[in-house]
Amino acid sequence: MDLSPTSVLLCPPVDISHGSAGGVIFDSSSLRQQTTIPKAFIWPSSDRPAATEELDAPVVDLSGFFHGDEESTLRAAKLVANACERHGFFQVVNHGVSELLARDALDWTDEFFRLPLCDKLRARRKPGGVWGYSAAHADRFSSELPWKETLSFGYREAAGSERVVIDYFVSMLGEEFERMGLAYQMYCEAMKGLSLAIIELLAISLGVDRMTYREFFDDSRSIMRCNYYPPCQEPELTLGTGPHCDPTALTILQQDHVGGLEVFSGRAWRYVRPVHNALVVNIGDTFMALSNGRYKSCLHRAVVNRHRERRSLAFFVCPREDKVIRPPPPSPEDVGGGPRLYPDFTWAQFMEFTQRHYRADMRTLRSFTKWLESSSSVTAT
Ligand SMILES: C=C1C[C@]23C[C@H]1CC[C@H]2[C@]1(C)CCC[C@@](C)(C(=O)O)[C@H]1[C@@H]3C(=O)O
Ligand SMILES: O=C(O)CCC(=O)C(=O)O
Ligand SMILES: [Fe+2]
Repeated sequence: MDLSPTSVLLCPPVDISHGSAGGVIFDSSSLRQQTTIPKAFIWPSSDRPAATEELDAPVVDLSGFFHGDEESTLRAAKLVANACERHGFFQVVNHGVSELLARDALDWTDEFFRLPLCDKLRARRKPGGVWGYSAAHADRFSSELPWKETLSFGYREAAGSERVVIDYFVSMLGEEFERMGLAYQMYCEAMKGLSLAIIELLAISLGVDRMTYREFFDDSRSIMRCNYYPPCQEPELTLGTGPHCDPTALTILQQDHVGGLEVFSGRAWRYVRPVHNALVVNIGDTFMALSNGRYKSCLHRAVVNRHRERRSLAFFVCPREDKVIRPPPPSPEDVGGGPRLYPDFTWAQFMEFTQRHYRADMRTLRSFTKWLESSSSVTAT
């Protein structure tokens, strides 16, 4: 698994003075040598870790659904409906993603984040884009920095994109990273297949035709994000990922055994215990809009700890950029019920909002709605 020594170039000295957070660049190997954490990483006391209760969320067995067992499918759909109406979060087992493929993807995450900072910076996220390497988003934000490093890249199935992930790694980091790219290419292909199955189950749980959303997402675009959370000398003062709802439609997250994911439900933060071979699934803002608010976009965050690094792989499912997000034509049960809660929008508009105008948090969709209305009123005058 380890990259050949020649692949890890001897790095020229890295100029780390260009962070927007007053020159702080999150070089975890040096920051963790300090006894205290930089001020930019300290979050308001109201946001600091305090979860003492475990989240009550179902672990849904998908084997019956995959085998076409109607009774088992309806049982799974009921569990999903109840969870998504409450907090938008559940886990799945017997999901069909090979354990070896999943573990491989996590192991390659270690290989990437262990690279010297200068190698990782060769894949540095470009301003306004979401792809690339980011160290605590210190180039985007100047306070409440998350204690994490991330690597994000795109996945799509369109013709001619069979190597889209492999080509990204090779173009960003060099030929010696082809194997890493292949591991993630295969992982994304498996995640895409699982996402369509889960979307079909969501339709069944909403009482609409099972192909309704599946067709909408058949040509979906996805964002793959590798999260690396180093150990932190003051974990009680910071967060690995701040409180937020994913603006995307659906997230399938693989987490390692360390724990740190928390969901806000029943007026409290609740920790999510890692379940062996399970994958976390959470509803995002875009699917909440598609269900006209019936399914909740999951409010969640990640905390860090003093002694162990933590990794998670988030596969964010998004509609093709130009598709209009609006609830499907009313079914007998009328998916979300009541008046439209959100205006029509495209993922391209929402994505641009989160990357250029607004730091995604727990109010992103509401803020986006206001931004859309204000920008359309400006163009209308
Ligand atoms: C569309 C996206 C923006 C973020 C990555 C995807 C889905 C989740 C979003 C994010 C993780 C929510 C918390 C804040 C954020 C800035 C982060 O911590 O990474 C968000 C991502 C982003 O804007 O890069
Ligand atoms: O690492 C985790 O458990 C959560 C990460 C997350 O919510 C995200 O990347 O959107
Ligand atoms: Fe998230």
